Amino acid sequence: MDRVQQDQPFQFNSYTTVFENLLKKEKEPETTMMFQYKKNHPCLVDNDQLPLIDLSSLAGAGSSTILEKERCKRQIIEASKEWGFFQVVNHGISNELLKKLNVEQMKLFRQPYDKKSSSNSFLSNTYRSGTPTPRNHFSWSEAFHIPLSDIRSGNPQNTNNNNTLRSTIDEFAGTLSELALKIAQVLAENVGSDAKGLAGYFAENCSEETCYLRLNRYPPCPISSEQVFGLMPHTDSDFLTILYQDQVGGLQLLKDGRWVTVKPNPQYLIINIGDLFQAWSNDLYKSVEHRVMTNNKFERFSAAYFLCPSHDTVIRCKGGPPLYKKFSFGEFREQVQEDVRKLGRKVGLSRFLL
Ligand SMILES: O=C(O)CCC(=O)C(=O)O
Ligand SMILES: [Fe+2]
Repeated sequence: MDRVQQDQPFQFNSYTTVFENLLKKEKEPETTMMFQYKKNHPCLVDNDQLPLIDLSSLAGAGSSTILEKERCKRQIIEASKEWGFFQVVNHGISNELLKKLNVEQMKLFRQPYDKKSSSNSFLSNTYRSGTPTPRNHFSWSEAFHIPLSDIRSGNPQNTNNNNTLRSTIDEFAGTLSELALKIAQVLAENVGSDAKGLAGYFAENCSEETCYLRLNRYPPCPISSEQVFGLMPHTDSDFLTILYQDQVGGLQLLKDGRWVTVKPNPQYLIINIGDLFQAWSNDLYKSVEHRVMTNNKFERFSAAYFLCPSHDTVIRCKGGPPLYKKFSFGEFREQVQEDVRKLGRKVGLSRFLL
């Protein structure tokens, strides 16, 4: 999630401008740095091993046995330790809703730039394009980064033009927030704290005011995928993320020093561990780097839900001698932003190691 750039809006008025900017930057050292980065992890594998977990027993379906539920929890825990990423089916979101979301997302992004960037609906000020870093790396993508509270409580006066979109993403985000809390609870219980207290921790600290939904579009990209990413490699600065991607593909994650392609299946959701859960679990669960590759033929859409706490929420390591000093989410965000400003990249959790 940490497209920290969102704090400093960047004005591209079309992808032609983006393209021209990229060509101008081509000889700058930062671009060379990006090539280096790619060379450092050259082995790309298509992997069918990424765990796929059936969540029907967790959804509390009456017919599931305790044994099935325990098995499902175990799979979630193992995948979070081993991969930091997993796919899920029977997640509680119907195929109809996913298709509707896709259609609404297309309509939204296909509006003219001026309309997208100056939307006066519940989406106002949520549009980002080019997502540049201070050193002018940028991602070949555009996004709406929307606080949940804006979707859910949307001022009725402002929602007139976008009612179907709003109700669709409201339903989507509502189901995902329940799912995110369930997964967080499973992961947290395993670290050894009492279940009741934990339910309170996530529900109290992660609210509609603090969680986000991001709608992404990756336009077809005329520049070689060696030169620009759809989304730069990053880890997410939240507890966990739930992602829906369409059939185009392009998402890759880093596993044992190799980039692994996540094969798209529009019926699955993808869940990944964020930095906060890695610190909270004292490195038991892994927040792994991921990125999106560009595609020269097809546009791609995805939607991500970020389980984030309020800025004053304190993250303390659980289970064993702590690896990290305790920090608030606000301190973490500030550190990330400072690093991006000064170094051109997120340093992340290692800043808080003891
Ligand atoms: O679009 C994707 O597949 C990934 C999006 C992502 O990683 C993010 O928004 O943080
Ligand atoms: Fe991400």
